[in-house]
Amino acid sequence: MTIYFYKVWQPYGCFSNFSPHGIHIDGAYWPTVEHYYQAQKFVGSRDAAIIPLIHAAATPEEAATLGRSGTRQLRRDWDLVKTQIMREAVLKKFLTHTDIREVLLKTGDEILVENSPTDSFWGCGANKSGQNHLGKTLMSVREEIRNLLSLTVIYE
Ligand SMILES: Nc1c(N[C@@H]2O[C@H](COP(=O)(O)O)[C@@H](O)[C@H]2O)[nH]c(=O)[nH]c1=O
Repeated sequence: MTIYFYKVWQPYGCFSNFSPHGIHIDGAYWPTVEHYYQAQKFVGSRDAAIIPLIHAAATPEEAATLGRSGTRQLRRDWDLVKTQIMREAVLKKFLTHTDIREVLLKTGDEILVENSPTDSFWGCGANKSGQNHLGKTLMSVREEIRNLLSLTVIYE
């Protein structure tokens, strides 16, 4: 059965990038994956001064609003690197937090879908036929963690 998730307070809310599970990555601590992801949009761009403001945002919603401001210049390679950046952050999140790692592993081989009504790149969009890259990222991270754990069992 397909598992749909979206808002933090809904079922499987820990799969949302807005969930309160911080990550240490690139030498800094980020309160949510969303903070990190939104900040990466501006690395090396003319508007890189926004990065510390996104880092300090009180909520992931605020970080997303800052990162989505249409007037700032995104890094030129953003569309090429964004899925890899997201994967690294989501992998770090589930390697760091054992409680939600168990939730992810317990989904077995179910299909995971970010049920966003507005985003047909990371989610499935309003008509459910979007690309669902966040769901695909979570399934790929689930597979990687399962493989890492099986190696640990063999070599322990
Ligand atoms: N979960 C969730 C959202 N979805 C998240 O938004 C991010 C995409 O942002 P952008 O690339 O700027 O369009 C990505 O992390 C996606 O999972 N958006 C929201 O406004 N609220 C939410 O609760």
